[in-house]
Amino acid sequence: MTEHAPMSNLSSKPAIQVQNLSFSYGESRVLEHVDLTITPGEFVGLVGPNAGGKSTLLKLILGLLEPQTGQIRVLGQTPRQAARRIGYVPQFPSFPRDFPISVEQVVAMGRLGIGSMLGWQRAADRDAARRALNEVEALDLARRRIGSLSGGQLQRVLLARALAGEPEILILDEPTANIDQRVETDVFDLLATLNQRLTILLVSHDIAFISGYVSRVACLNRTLTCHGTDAVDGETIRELYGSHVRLVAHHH
Ligand SMILES: Nc1ncnc2c1ncn2[C@@H]1O[C@H](COP(=O)(O)OP(=O)(O)OP(=O)(O)O)[C@@H](O)[C@H]1O
Repeated sequence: MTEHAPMSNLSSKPAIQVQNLSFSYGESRVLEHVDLTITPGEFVGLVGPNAGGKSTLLKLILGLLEPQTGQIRVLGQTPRQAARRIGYVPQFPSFPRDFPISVEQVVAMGRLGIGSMLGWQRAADRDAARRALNEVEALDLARRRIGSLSGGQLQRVLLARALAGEPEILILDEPTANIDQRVETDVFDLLATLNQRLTILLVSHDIAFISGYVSRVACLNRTLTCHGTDAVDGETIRELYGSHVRLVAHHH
């Protein structure tokens, strides 16, 4: 009966599974009874009003915060166990822009913890960093100082940093918040290509824009509702989003 027990069982597990998750900072409840299942290969856009809990949910999925109630599984593991299988692009660079460090070194940081303590010095790690830079079409920036880059270039480099760890899931927190629309389109075209081999969860304010790229939109304002994007245009999503905000407001 088990002769066909598929190896692929592993990959058929949800990429991310959030069940009945609640989280508070002190007395302040930020997330309440959140359920979200993301299957491998999906590209999910997480949208919602300011302070709706989006970054907090990402931090819980990344294992940077611990849920007080409910559970999270990432590729069948706890968030901490799965941390190296996720590539994360933070909302703002988590290093000073004037830090004297090259693009290549920033990207190599995405390998830390994978090999030895000096992992970024190993040839395999250097190759992975260069492959990642090549994939985001930024190999020509390798020797540049990180602080000298434009917003769009910096975003590509941060994406390369996340890819250097060869993740199975990519999580991005407002990756295009500080760049113009033309560059935003380039970044999303790149994400669409990456989505051919990676599951993507992306926070954005720009619902109309992301609706052209994502397979599903999840609206978060303390609680969460998900909507498919079949035949949903930007206007419809704005309506869903608006009605959700009003719906949640009734809870007070
Ligand atoms: N470390 C913290 N300690 C206390 N409160 C926090 C902390 N981090 C976030 N909060 C609060 O939790 C709420 C949710 O914040 P969060 O950053 O998750 O929202 P968000 O949806 O990502 O917001 P935005 O769209 O503005 O980035 C906010 O009221 C915020 O002030």
